[in-house]
Amino acid sequence: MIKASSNSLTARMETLRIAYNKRLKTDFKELDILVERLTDDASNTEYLKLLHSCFHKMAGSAGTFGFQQLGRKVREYESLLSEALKAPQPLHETFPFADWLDDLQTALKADQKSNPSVGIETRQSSLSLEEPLIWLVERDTILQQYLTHQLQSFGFSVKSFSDALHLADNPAKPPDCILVDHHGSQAKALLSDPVLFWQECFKTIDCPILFMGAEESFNARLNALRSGGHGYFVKPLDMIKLTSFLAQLIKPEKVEPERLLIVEDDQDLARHCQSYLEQAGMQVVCLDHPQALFETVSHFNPDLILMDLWLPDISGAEMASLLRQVDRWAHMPVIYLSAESNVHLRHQALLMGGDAFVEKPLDMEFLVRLCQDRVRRVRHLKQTQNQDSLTGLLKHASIKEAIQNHWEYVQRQPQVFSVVMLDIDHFKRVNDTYGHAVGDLVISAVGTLLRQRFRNTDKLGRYGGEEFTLVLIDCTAENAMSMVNAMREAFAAIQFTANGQSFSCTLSAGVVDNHLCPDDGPEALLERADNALYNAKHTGRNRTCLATH
Ligand SMILES: Nc1nc2c(ncn2[C@@H]2O[C@H](COP(=O)(O)OP(=O)(O)OP(=O)(O)O)[C@@H](O)[C@H]2O)c(=O)[nH]1
Repeated sequence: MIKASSNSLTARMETLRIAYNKRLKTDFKELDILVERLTDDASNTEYLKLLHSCFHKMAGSAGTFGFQQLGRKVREYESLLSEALKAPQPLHETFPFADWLDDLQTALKADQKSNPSVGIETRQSSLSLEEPLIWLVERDTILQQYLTHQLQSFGFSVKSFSDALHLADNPAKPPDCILVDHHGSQAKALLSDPVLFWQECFKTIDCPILFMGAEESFNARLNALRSGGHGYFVKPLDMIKLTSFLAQLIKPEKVEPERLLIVEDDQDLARHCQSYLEQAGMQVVCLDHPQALFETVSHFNPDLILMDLWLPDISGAEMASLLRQVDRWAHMPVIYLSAESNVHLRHQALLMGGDAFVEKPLDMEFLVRLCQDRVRRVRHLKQTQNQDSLTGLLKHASIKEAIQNHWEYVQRQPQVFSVVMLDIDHFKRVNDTYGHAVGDLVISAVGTLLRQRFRNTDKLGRYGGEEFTLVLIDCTAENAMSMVNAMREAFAAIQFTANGQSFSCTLSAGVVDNHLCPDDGPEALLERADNALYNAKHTGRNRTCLATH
């Protein structure tokens, strides 16, 4: 948890940058010596390995400290050298090492001139968040401190390790996630078989593991996966992407039961499937009148349809084809249940809009697993389509749909819910003063904070630009006001830094609940929350206003 003052943190970040700049000088001296030696003895493997290791270290850290051009160049040379060193024969190819060094120095000078430094940090806040704990394994101490600050700024608490071997001696609170450099240990075993090393290292650890590293190769990702990693992030780390990924990983979305529609005229078989699938936790509706297809799909909104291939008076393939003609069902997965052995008919059925066949008699365990897998994939696809890439929140159309859907739901199952409109104050000034990229960082920080502070069941969206909409389920306006106020204060406590200057931003919000205005439909509720936001703006900003009836 960060409890330092803003000034001391700013100073620490600056000290880290200066320290890194100094280290680059030493690294370049080392490179100079190596290149000189290689000029005399171009295929000396020891020197080449040392050069590779120097490049590797620089490629992993330069970009993080704002030396983007240097980072890109050194990564390019590192990967050439890495390929050459993998060859079983001694190196036949000779590289223009002296030219490489010149290029790196030119890139360094260009970076030093532009000196782009963008960061974000948090000053002391009286609010104590339930901060998820990240264990960070990074051998490079400067980088370790830098990443720690950045992660803390986004509301994570961090425990750092300089070698993965030290993880085992740690009896303290288990972490929510481990972020580890894939070269994060000096153990010899890591060099000989990295996958085995990491598998051993994490075999008693029960939390997600994210690897990071300078290599952007397929093999680096594959090794991370085989080592038990849930992801691989390339350095320099994109902190916005990383923190957003972490927030999602640690606080996964509540998994709603899979919704399956079975279209089958053999009622015994349909009921048998239904009870099997329901036992596996799915919601199942059976349909035996093909004419009710559209109505049932519209009402039940299934994730997937299991379709008998031969129904009275109509084929399953015709049903699939009819569905495909309606835009919103064009991509709904349809799996045929059939004992049809005629290959031509099976092909026809697939071409008419089915996705797969499951053979009758049905292997129920296989069917359950297939349905789970297909639904997971189709939901993931939907989620990425509905998600705003900068904040990870729902896009405009999806949050509007969420309000509509929830409003309809509470007409059937009465329950209170709140609608909130949020807007960053004087955001135009942020863009005008610090540039659009910094503006984007501020927007994405709102996204991360919202996702950290609200429940998984709440619907959180980016309404547009710097405006956000929340649908808080089972929450009165009074509760919504206090939650939004807490979030507003936490946001105001974030100290952003850009080009050596630091600044903070505030939010205004408008809140309404459906009990306050029982005759309002979803659009009207949204408009009321927006009017309340307008009030907040016009009575001084940095505040939350309740809608008036
Ligand atoms: N960086 C960035 N800026 C955006 C984005 N979308 C909208 N904006 C900018 O957000 C600013 C919104 O400005 P205004 O609507 O005038 O409001 P404001 O400056 O926040 O002032 P108040 O809302 O009255 O406090 C505009 O300058 C838009 O260009 C975005 O995705 N990224």
